[in-house]
Amino acid sequence: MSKQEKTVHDVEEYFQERGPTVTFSNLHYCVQEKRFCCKRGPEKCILKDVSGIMRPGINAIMGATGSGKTSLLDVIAGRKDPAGLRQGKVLVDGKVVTSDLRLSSAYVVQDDILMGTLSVRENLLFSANLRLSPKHHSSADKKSRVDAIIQDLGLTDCADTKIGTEFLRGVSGGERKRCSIGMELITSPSLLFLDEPTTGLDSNTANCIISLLHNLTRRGKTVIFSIHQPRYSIFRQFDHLTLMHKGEVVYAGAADHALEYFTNLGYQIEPFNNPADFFMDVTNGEAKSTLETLTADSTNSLATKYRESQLCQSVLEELDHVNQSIADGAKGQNKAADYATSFLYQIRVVCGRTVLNILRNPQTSYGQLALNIFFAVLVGLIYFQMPLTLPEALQNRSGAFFFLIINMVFGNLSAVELFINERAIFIHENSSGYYRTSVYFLSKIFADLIPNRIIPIFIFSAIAYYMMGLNPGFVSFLLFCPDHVPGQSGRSRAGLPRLSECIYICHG
Ligand SMILES: Nc1ncnc2c1ncn2[C@@H]1O[C@H](COP(=O)(O)OP(=O)(O)OP(=O)(O)O)[C@@H](O)[C@H]1O
Repeated sequence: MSKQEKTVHDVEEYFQERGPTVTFSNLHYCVQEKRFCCKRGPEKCILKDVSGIMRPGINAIMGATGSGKTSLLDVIAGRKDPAGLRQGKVLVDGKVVTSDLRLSSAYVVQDDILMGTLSVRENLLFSANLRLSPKHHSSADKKSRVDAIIQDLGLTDCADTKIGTEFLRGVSGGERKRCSIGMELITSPSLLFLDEPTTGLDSNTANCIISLLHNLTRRGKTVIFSIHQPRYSIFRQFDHLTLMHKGEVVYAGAADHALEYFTNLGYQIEPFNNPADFFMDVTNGEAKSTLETLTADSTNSLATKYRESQLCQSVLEELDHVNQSIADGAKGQNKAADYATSFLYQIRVVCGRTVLNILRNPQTSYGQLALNIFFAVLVGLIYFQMPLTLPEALQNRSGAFFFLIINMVFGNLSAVELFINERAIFIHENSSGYYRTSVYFLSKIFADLIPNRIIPIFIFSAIAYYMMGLNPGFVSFLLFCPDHVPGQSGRSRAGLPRLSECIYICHG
């Protein structure tokens, strides 16, 4: 066996039977702050020399608000703009990862991003349909997997309840969170990232969610999440703890050794105090150390102390070994993940959801229709039964066509709102590998075009056309309609040079 083959073999052996292990070394992540719209402000380093190893089990990233927990989670999950990564690398199972990691792992975002008009079961089925390959999973298989997840997550009672929108009260916060986790568990990912899974939940629900994650890790999964300040029953389920302060690591190691580590640094926990609260007090500088070196500016020197500790040195040595093996030959072994389903299959599923969403949330369509009828009657009354004699015929028609076109253009600006409302859902689902970008936009166009654009335009045109007294022939009317569907022909929008043509069509 050559040296190179041996090294590759070593790396594989290192990670065998351990499940996915995430290693990251020397991460420096910076963002460019923006000033006054486009002027670039100073660069801000939000992660400074962050290194660590996260093995199968519960890996918690703890810290005060703004300490860089989410940034660290996003960088290791491949969800941050790679341009900001000034230094360092992230490896999964000893292989260099690219942003394709997002397709093979799962990420539960902090704000539950779910389609509110669909029920818990329908949301889970949507995820199953798009993320499980139809080649390997039949419809019945997907349904039974959804049923199993509903049962595992304790969602049986609300399985057929809608998630809820601003108009419709749906499931509770805890049930939403469990549904969000279920959406990601559908693919049985071996690596699961969660951004603050307990924020906004009562302590009991939070405990249930962490226990659920704990059970997953007992099946060999690697769970990595950020968390603010957990209660003790949650804290004691952590296997590994990374404590962050101002973008630096102040402790990374076994969660049950953290107390001993800080006690050795001269910090004393009060009787009956929650260790998680105590660690926050230490990092925030509210707890005082008896060590002289830490009393002056304890928060900054905590990161230095950690870097000098034996704990950090052994992590760095291990990372050196892994990184060296990568340099020697394990490069390029990371297979690019692909979408589980074909383009046409994605179009079918996403279109189906969009249509269902429009049918269950018809307010926008009703509003569009009412507005069109109102303006059609208004234009019809202003230009009621136009005369056929010149010059009035030409003047009235040019005025009427101007009104019609303005109404069409501004009436259809509401289409932009569709994308704004669902922006968060699209970004999350697209980056999690549910579907291609083009699929979302095409399905929106297909599903939105008929109920919200074409039908209202025909109703608008019919009312205004016949009230204005234009050519009553049906063929003339049909020729008039597409002229007013924005983006269809643009002939009327071209303006007066074509006006004679319009008058000819409408009056024969
Ligand atoms: N794109 C950005 N532009 C400017 N500053 C940023 C950007 N992203 C993160 N930051 C800053 O980096 C720091 C860490 O942010 P991050 O969201 O990682 O903190 P956090 O510990 O997750 O906080 P929280 O618990 O409140 O979510 C914060 O001070 C934040 O303002």
